Amino acid sequence: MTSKPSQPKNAAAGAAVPNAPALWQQLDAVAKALHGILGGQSSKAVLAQVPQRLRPGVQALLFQVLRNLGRAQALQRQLVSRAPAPKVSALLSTALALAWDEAQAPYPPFTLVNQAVEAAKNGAARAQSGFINACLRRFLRERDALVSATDNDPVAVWNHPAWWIARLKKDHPQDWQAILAANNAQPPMTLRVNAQKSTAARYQDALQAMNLKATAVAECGLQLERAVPVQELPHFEEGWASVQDAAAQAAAPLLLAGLSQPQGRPLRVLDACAAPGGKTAHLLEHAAPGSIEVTALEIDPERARRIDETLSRLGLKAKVLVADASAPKDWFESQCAAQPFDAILLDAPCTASGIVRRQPDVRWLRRESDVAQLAGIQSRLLDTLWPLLQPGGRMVYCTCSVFKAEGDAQIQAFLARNTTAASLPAAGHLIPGKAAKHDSVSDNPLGDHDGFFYALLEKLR
Ligand SMILES: C[S@@+](CC[C@H](N)C(=O)[O-])C[C@H]1O[C@@H](n2cnc3c(N)ncnc32)[C@H](O)[C@@H]1O
Repeated sequence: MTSKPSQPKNAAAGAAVPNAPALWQQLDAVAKALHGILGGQSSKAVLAQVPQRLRPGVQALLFQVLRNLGRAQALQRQLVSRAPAPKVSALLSTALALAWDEAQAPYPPFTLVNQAVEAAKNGAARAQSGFINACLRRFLRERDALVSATDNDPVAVWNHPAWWIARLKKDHPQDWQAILAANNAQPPMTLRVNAQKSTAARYQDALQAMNLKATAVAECGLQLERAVPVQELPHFEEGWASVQDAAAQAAAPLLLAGLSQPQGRPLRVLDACAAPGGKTAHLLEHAAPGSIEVTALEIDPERARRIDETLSRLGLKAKVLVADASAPKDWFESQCAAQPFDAILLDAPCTASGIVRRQPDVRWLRRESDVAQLAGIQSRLLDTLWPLLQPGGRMVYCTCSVFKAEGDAQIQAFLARNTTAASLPAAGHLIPGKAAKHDSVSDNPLGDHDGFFYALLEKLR
């Protein structure tokens, strides 16, 4: 067994953890995690099984593997004539994904190969360690030729499933390459400053005093130059700021901008799919204290608890209900006295195809049939919640998806079958990564943001 290897050459890969365990142990854990993901588990679930001391390094390496998995699998197909056992395949893919491009590799490729062989000898693939060694040595010898032989395979080039690439080409003929490139990049850490406690400018100064540089994005957001643990943020526990992508920060201002508080009562707002409560909190931070009351629905009781935690840290209050938004008979009369809402935020469950850069496993977990299935759920939620809106009231429909079936096409179909709905200006499909100015969303550019879709609908009187 070799001892601990030298420090990673690419610290951005995150493996430079003080007293880091041997690299082969990390590669072994990454391969096991990848095996779990290819078996249908989420990266969150597989990482939860990794021992705490290995987790930060393993997560960074796993995310890099997931961003290079199409290339690794194409290389593997050239190196082996018959598909190896899934555990062997996962270890080979791990090594190839990390080592195929020397410029991005977190360690020198020969170190990665040595340590992957060490992982094979010490782990579940012991019987095949000679085979793994032979494959990876050949890869080192013939790397350039093997890599260029995969350059015509779009899955290898873009590291997304073929159906996903084809759908993006159809949905976004101008932007599909920019979307795929953004999906493979590291996202920035972006904060939303709690307007009830501070301002973006004051919080920026507080960050600066701690040597943390940030630029203003969206209405009250700050994009950090480097990511830090939240515990290091000034007054985080006292609720001065939250972590939230700039695109997600567009929801609350879009919904509330054109509405005023009715005479003698607060504005009644429904956040229909609310956990973990990021947008619920933003609605409450954005409005003048006491001017709105928010009912936050969440179908999953565990996730609903996270709304309570979010609001309690930020010093905010909403009526949080564990309920199915698509079954108002269970809650609208009993919990809301059947009083229609002035505003509804429908941040609907979706494929999450816009936040792939933050969740690089999503592209490998989704099936193409999921898009139509989720679009069906979204359309039912739209139809069920629309009657609960006052005439003159407004609804924001949004998803963190770039697929048109969950965005533009969904809303066009809703408008075509619903004569009481009018569409007002909104951002539409936001392309991930692009620094763009969206006048209908905010005065500041959104900076480097996730992919999202926004529609604003008004109910005709
Ligand atoms: C996109 S997430 C919401 C994110 C949230 N708005 C935020 O900004 O923090 C969608 C949420 O809707 C919940 N959900 C899915 N179907 C639902 C339903 N029928 N009724 C209520 N909540 C639902 C999911 O459990 C998930 O927590």
